[in-house]
Amino acid sequence: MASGKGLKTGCGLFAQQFKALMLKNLKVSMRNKRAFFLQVASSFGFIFLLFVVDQAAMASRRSDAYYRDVVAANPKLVAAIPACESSAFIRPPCYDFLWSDSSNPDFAAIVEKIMANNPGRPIPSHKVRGFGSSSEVDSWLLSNPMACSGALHLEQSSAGVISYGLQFNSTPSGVLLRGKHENAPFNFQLPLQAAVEREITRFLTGKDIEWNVWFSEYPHPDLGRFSSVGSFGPTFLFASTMFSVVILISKIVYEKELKLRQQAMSTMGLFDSVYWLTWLTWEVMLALSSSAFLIISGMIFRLNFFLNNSLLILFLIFFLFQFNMIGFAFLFSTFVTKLETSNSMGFCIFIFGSLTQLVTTMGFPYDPRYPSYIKTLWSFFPPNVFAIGLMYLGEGTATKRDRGLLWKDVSSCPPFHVDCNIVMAEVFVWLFGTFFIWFFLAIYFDNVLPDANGLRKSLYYFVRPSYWAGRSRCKRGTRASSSSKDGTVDPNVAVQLRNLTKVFPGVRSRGHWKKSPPFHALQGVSLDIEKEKVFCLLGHNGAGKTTIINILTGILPLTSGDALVYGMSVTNGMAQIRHSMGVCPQFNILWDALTAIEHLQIFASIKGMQPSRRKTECKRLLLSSDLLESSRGRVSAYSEGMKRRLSVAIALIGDPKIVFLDEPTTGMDPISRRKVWEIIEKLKTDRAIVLTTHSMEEADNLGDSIAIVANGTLRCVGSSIQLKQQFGEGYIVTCSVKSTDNKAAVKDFFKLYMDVVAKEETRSYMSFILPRRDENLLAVFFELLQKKQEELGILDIQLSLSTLEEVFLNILEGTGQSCNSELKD
Ligand SMILES: Nc1ncnc2c1ncn2[C@@H]1O[C@H](COP(=O)(O)OP(=O)(O)OP(=O)(O)O)[C@@H](O)[C@H]1O
Repeated sequence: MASGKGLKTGCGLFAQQFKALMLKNLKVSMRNKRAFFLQVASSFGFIFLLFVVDQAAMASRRSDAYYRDVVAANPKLVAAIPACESSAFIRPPCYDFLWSDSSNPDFAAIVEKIMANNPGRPIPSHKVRGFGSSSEVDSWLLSNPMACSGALHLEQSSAGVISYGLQFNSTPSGVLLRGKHENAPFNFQLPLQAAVEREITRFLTGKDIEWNVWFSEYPHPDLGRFSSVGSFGPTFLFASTMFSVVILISKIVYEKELKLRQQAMSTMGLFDSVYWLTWLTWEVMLALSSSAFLIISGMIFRLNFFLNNSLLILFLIFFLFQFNMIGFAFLFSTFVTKLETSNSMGFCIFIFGSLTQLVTTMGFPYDPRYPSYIKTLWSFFPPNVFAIGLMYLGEGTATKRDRGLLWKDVSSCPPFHVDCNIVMAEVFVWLFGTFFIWFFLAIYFDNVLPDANGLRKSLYYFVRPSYWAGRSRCKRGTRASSSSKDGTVDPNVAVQLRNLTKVFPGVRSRGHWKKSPPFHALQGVSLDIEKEKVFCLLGHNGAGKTTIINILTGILPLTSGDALVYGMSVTNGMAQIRHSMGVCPQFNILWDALTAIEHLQIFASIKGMQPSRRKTECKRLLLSSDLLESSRGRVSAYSEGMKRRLSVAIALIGDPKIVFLDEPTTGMDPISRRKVWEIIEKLKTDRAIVLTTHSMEEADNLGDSIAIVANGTLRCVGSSIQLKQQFGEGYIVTCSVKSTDNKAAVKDFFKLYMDVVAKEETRSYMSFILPRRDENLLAVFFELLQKKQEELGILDIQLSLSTLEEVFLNILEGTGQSCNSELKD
């Protein structure tokens, strides 16, 4: 086959395709700025939120000594017993304190004094409640939780000896509520204790003794441990990464849904490996920049997390997590076929991941209490190891004094988790290692799940020697034993179909468990397509035309029989065939964001065209398809006709020896259609063109040979004239008459000599169909008609064959006999 002249192959082609797809990604991203910005810079927004959380937490704790540096002792006089309403934790109606034993009059007197002498605020009697015994107090507290700050229990073991006991609500201690941190021992216990001691002493001594108690906190630094990034970072930064994941899944699914990958790029010869490698490289570049951006943002907001931890550790954890999620996105994209599903899938991953992260930060299962197999299983989900990594880094910078995690710490437990069972280095290994699991699973599922054409490989495709052998044979471009139906190679034949059969397996429709029976889309089609001719496939909807083209272009595998293109079988020579093939698919498969010239350049690169030829080739194609002027406009702004012309131009890249045009003029206005017809007419020199169409006019005008296909079988092949002669009803004679008065005489004449009646008539025209069986009478009849023309009042006589449409309908309706062999002149 004289094909692929000057086209790159092997590593050169690999590199060229890679470059073209990277440029495509760059251009599509640049024109979709919002998504691109979200992907790279969303982290800035999330860091800002973390900064706000950090500031809010600091503001609410500023009043508490625990979260402050206490530098020197600052003695304070023990204050009055507080009113219960002043406590953030005690609900009204409340008691300032309870007491027992109320039956003892001495104790009642002591309590009365405590209430009356409370400094600055005598306690009213309804705010204190007495009980008979301490057990009664306990049962009241049990049934009235948070209704009192504490209780006082007085006992007299012997005369002159009064003991007391205190109970207080320890709940508020160390708890932050409504921005308040209450310290029950200082706020409640000490004032009550000082008051009871004072009043017991006064009671026993009978003297009005002055009683002052001082206390002071010992000096300590800010002991509050809080890192907004360590606490909320896993969720926030996971959400930011999920933007990239959803955008990536959408981008892959977009190309899948529009069949840009399988039907457009693969038929041009795109290597699957280039496809995946390009996405990977592009996304890794985005992950690198977004990780750097994230760290810089954290430093701008002066978060300790970013200032004190090792930069290398920070960069690795953010980058490796995003890297891992790229593999995860690849894997999920293989299960999604519709663009709208990718968003909901991303949302589900986020919700699920946030919950498992929450559980992780609560200590499960990275604690020696849990068996190691649970830890292993848990670590397969990337957000979990990311959460534990961030938690370590957060705890390493929880206070101003913490020095953060240094690189030398990566292999040891962090200071606050001395009994940890995962170290930072393992977090990195998990994030890096599991990427490859997702990546290879993505490639596996990409092969075994049905693609846009319902095509899939066997579950064990990779262990079959034929898979590897087929690949290597393809690379060498083995020529299949090619011969025509009688076993000889015809040099004028471009395509040979031999008993071609395609069976689509049965499918389970929604709500039904039972599969539909297998569908025989092609049932033993045999035909030859000659070079330098336009071969038209005509057929009703669902006849099997696109299936024939899809088999010839390698999109679908055949079930049995064979299809040869220039002697190469599509079953094992597709790689070679692709170099000399151009395809215009039934639907426009284009990127909305790219221009016509960019499409041509990308596809020319994928096909392997040398850069030196690319510019002139693209210009030539734009000129011939009348798109030169609009070549720099985005395809989204093109009319349907312009898109169709661009699809035809793409099919013609690289001067292919065979061009498949699947309904190329669908949606075009008559002027554009004529233009495409001219292109096709000029094209056929030195190549074969296979065209499918529903337009009889198009088939009549362009088709050197027309094949009529119905229900997966070939009904007839021949030129337009041959088909009309054999399957048309006969000859159509149209007569225009001077006046309506002449019509009756003309009708009588046709009835008398040919025994036909008018099939159609208007005021001045009449048409008659003269059947083919009377072909031998035609010469004599026309001689007679011309002689009587004046007498019958006929102005003009026109003779034509039946229309192709009539032929087509006759064949489909079974009124015409079907021919299984090609018609001969
Ligand atoms: N992947 C598939 N799985 C199952 N059936 C399929 C698949 N692709 C095509 N078919 C069926 O095969 C038959 C032939 O389809 P094909 O697309 O080749 O028809 P066509 O002649 O090109 O029709 P049209 O003119 O409408 O494009 C149809 O009945 C179609 O439903």
